[in-house]
Amino acid sequence: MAATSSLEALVDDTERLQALQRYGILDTPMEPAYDELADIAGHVCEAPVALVSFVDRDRQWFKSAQGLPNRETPLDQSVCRYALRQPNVFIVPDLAQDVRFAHYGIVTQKHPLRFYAGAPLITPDGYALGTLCVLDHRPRQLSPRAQELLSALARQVVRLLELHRANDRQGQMLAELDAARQQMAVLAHTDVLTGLANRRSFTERLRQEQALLQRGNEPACLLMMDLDHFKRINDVHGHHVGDQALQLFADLCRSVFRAADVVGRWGGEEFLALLPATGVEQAQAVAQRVHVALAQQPLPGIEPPQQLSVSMGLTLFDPLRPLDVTLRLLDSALYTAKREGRSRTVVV
Ligand SMILES: Nc1nc2c(ncn2[C@@H]2O[C@H](COP(=O)(O)OP(=O)(O)OP(=O)(O)O)[C@@H](O)[C@H]2O)c(=O)[nH]1
Repeated sequence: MAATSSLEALVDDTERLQALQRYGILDTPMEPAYDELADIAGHVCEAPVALVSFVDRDRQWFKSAQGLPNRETPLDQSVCRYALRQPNVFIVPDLAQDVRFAHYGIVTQKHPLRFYAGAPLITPDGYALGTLCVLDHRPRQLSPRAQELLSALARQVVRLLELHRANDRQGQMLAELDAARQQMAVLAHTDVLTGLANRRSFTERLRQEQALLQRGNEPACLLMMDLDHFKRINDVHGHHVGDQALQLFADLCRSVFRAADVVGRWGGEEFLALLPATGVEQAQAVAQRVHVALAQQPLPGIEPPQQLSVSMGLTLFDPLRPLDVTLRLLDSALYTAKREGRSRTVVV
């Protein structure tokens, strides 16, 4: 698993390539931090060409290329791939004299490169990803001290890679955390079964509307809605059918009410709707639309077909009246609607 031990092994170095992919460095733009390290390597080794090179599946790609115009070369033109085989600096004093490299483009070109020294970039888990290497136009050697420094700079390149990866991970984690926080905020305000506003967020909205009405907003209406004989649905068809009926009613509300209206599940089979900028007559018309829509919508999967019905209490939202008094008033109107035969709206 660790650094490749033979050149042949490079032919199938899946794990090393996977490690390289994990750093997400290939084909990224040039960055000053890498350029600076390559530049220092060139100076320390007194070489005109210095590269931060990664050995990919079929090419070597340069994160930094000082003194060389290209950003990549084919793998069969790579000296660096040989440098991956050893922990120390790989040195070729004269490329032209080495049968492995004498035919390479960089050696046969007009202004040839002759000398190579490359320190492998070895990750903490032992994968050699590429090299920090220097090249020169004349055959030569590299002093032991310069070799040490080239290796030290290669370790700095790996630390930079690690740092960038940690930053990316942190960014990813922050994004995930943010998404989770948003989801939590939605959940905190939503009734899980119906997707409507829950009691807490509906109460917040009521208080907001109360404040707006006190500042002179157009009158608003409140509707309290309670499904009729709901216990019977649960008892006869099962709790899951009862749940489906609640969802059906919520869907119906979403299509009947306007976007500016807010419908909330107050608890059990009881719902509240706030209709901003709506007079009593308009609100009665909306309530009527709910009655009609329910009558036209049989509960799915029930034989014989059966419709839901709902009883409602309706009132103009008086901002000067305490909220609990308004709710008690609505409750009593609803009770009257139930007593008078259900499936109707009573205005107070
Ligand atoms: N399936 C299901 N049932 C619920 C849920 N919340 C409350 N209920 C049931 O709703 C029923 C309400 O019954 P009641 O308060 O007697 O009212 P009702 O049968 O609708 O009778 P009326 O309101 O007088 O027409 C109870 O059986 C509750 O268990 C829920 O989330 N899912």
